[in-house]
Amino acid sequence: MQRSSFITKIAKRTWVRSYSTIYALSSAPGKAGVAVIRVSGPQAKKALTETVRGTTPLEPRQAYFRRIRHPVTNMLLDRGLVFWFPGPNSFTGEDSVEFHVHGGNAVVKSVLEALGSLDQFRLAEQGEFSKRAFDNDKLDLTEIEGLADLLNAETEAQRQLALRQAEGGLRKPYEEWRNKIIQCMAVTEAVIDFGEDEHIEDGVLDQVLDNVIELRDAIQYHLNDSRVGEIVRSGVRVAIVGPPNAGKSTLLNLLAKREAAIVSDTPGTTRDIVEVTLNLGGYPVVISDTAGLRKSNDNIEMEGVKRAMSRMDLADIKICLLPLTQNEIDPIVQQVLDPDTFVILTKQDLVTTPNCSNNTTTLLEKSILDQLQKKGVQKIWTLSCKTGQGVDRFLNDMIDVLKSTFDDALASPALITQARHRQHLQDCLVGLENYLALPQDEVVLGAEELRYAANALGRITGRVDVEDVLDVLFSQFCIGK
Ligand SMILES: Nc1nc2c(ncn2[C@@H]2O[C@H](COP(=O)(O)OP(=O)(O)OP(=O)(O)O)[C@@H](O)[C@H]2O)c(=O)[nH]1
Ligand SMILES: [K+]
Ligand SMILES: [Mg+2]
Repeated sequence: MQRSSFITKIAKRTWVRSYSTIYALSSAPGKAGVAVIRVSGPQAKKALTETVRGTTPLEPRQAYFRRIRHPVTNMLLDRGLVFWFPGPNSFTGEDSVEFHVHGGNAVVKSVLEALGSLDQFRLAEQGEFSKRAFDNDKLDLTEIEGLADLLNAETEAQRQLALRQAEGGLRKPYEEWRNKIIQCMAVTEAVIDFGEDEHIEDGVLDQVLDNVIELRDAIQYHLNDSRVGEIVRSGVRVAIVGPPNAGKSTLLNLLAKREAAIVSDTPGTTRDIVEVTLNLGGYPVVISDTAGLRKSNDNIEMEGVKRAMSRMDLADIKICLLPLTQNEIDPIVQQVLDPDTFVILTKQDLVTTPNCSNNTTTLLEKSILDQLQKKGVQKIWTLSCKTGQGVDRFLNDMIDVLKSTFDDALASPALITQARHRQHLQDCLVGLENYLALPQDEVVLGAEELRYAANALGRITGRVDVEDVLDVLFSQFCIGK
């Protein structure tokens, strides 16, 4: 790389932001006890000095109870709390102001209109506060994704996962790894530029090699996570399958506590997938009811069976329902049985007398159990959707399964939560592997591979500027001397 190009690049980094000042209602629209209106930008302070007369409350991060007036007409709009957050110690990193006013539509409207009357003030676009926080290095992309997930979190596990990410759970390791790669690049580029120079010690490239191996192992370990974060973020996918009339739709409705799917005594009732989202012990679970599995001459029914099969392939957990009233398992249903399948033997009410003890195994049940054993099935429950017997026990066991599968993994501070993270990490690994496959004296190609790896990580956090390598170069090798 030409040294003169360093200077051009540095010159390009001059601060060229002339942002307008933005404002918006930050709490949910509609009637509420309190509404929060946020202001951010270079003129933010004016939002206070122009609307709150007399003693202007400018002590940072303190709440002041004040009359809020229209800057032009001086009309009283509301009384509420006002806050001053001077940059860079604010959410966006810019000067910011908050108004906590009464949450009525007309009150909010009047304050927004008042702010709009100020010079260079405009209504914020969607996500613009977060965008500014990103531009000002307050948040990286993973933290912004974490914040968005936190707003969307429906269950306890999702909340914990999102909060950890919003607090930098992914940013920290990814930035650390990227910095390490940039260090390696800096050394490699120095060897390219000043290879003959006596100041470059022997063995620096061996050190790079060790670092790259260490990084590759760490990223491989991080990727080897059974997709726990992604599964919890988007919901554990459970597919209910089984022969027609097993009671699959009945079970789905029982779990959903509503008539989500059509139930009838006609085999082949369900054709399309019916999906219901539940909260099981803090975990989001997306349960799919599917068409009964059998061979049929009806094209529409066969399409349903095809859909059932592909939904089952996508599922994290597959539950096969078998009615205790049939002792033969159809070959097409046998195909789906494996050691990971959860099996529910249902319609228990039809094969045992109500006052009979739970432990009574009918001949029919015994014959089914023998067939399941041959398939290596380990998890079996018996229940009745009609009487509800055995349903709570099944649900509690499911929660235990979820907890034992996910609780430990969820305690990890850094979990991949989106396919996008995984893709870029895999790209990063490709760069590192390629580097390791090169002969050590191929420094130019080596530096290219490292740059590829660093950029892949940078795309996760949103930091892709290659100038970082120049910063390290300058600080380590005193080029400007
Ligand atoms: N006695 C009894 N009847 C049940 C039970 N579960 C379901 N049924 C009945 O069995 C019949 C079939 O139930 P569905 O839920 O439609 O069965 P399905 O597996 O969804 O059937 P397809 O969609 O046709 O594959 C209905 O008449 C239900 O009322 C149960 O536990 N006990
Ligand atoms: K049915
Ligand atoms: Mg059905």
